[in-house]
Amino acid sequence: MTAAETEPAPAKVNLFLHVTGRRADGYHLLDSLAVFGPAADTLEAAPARSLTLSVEGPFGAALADEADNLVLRAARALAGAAGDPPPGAALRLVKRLPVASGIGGGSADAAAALRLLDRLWGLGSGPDRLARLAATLGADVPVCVRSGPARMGGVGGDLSPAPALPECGLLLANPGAALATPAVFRARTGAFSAPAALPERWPDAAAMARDLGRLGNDLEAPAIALCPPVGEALAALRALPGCLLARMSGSGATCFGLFADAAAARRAAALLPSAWWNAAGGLYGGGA
Ligand SMILES: C[C@@](CO)(OP(=O)(O)O)[C@H](O)COP(=O)(O)OP(=O)(O)OC[C@H]1O[C@@H](n2ccc(N)nc2=O)[C@H](O)[C@@H]1O
Ligand SMILES: Nc1ncnc2c1ncn2[C@@H]1O[C@H](COP(=O)(O)OP(=O)(O)O)[C@@H](O)[C@H]1O
Repeated sequence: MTAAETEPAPAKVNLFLHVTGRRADGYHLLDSLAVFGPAADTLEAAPARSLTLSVEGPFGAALADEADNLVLRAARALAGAAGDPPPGAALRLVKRLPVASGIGGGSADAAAALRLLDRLWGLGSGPDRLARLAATLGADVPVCVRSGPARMGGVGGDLSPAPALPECGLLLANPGAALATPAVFRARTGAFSAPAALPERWPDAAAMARDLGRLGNDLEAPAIALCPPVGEALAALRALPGCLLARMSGSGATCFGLFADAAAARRAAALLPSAWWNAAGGLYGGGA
């Protein structure tokens, strides 16, 4: 039997997120800079006749009642286009990213399933076809298929190059609260933001933090209103030595601190309340 193949599903972090409009179908238009790291789920796949999924890991139990795991939705979407009878796989997800937490864990898992099964089944779909399939699974899935720094436009799936990123460190902190993305978008009020102007490159993390500091996450205020611990996580991150910028990612509740390098982020992580989930390190798939 062929050995199981493994694929990482790294966390997505929105370094800024502007809500620039709203479509007639209720989806919001976004301008965001997404990066990946410093924590990941892992997906494993071995050849099998049918599609099965087992979920383990520290946040596996949070998905026990999930009727339709995004991994299986992604696998079915890819298998449907792969021929008759559709190919199978025995999938195993190690869930390390908190669920419904603004770092796109489910989207990252779906994207990892597309990459992994495309390989396992020898489909050779190519990036454009995978991106089209990804967009049918969720607004965040296309950027997660790439799992590298990217500017997100449209409802999330219009991807363009990110500025060249300097060495930097990220510390993610989640105060233990799940936030449903639709509720946070619904709670947003006020005018829409303009798209951001970004340079072609940032020479260092301090320059990046200065520019990002002039931007924001338009979902932060509504998330704090729905879930006050988000405000506590931001205050705690801001107070850490070496923290250049603290902001919420996506629709929350996970917040991130930006640091000069991975070591500074790891040192700061030790000072956070031990009851919170945290992860520290460098960027995945990008940055000097
Ligand atoms: C907010 C973001 C920013 O990266 O991140 P997360 O908080 O999920 O990590 C994403 O846009 C989330 O993407 P994703 O979680 O894939 O969203 P979907 O499943 O497509 O949509 C869930 C719901 O969120 C709202 N939604 C999502 C995306 C968007 N551009 N406008 C929206 O209004 C809609 O209410 C939609 O029904
Ligand atoms: N593999 C998965 N991991 C996480 N959530 C999943 C998964 N499959 C389905 N879901 C559903 O998707 C919802 C959003 O999850 P997630 O992607 O973690 O949120 P966010 O994008 O806010 O970080 C969850 O509440 C859960 O019901």
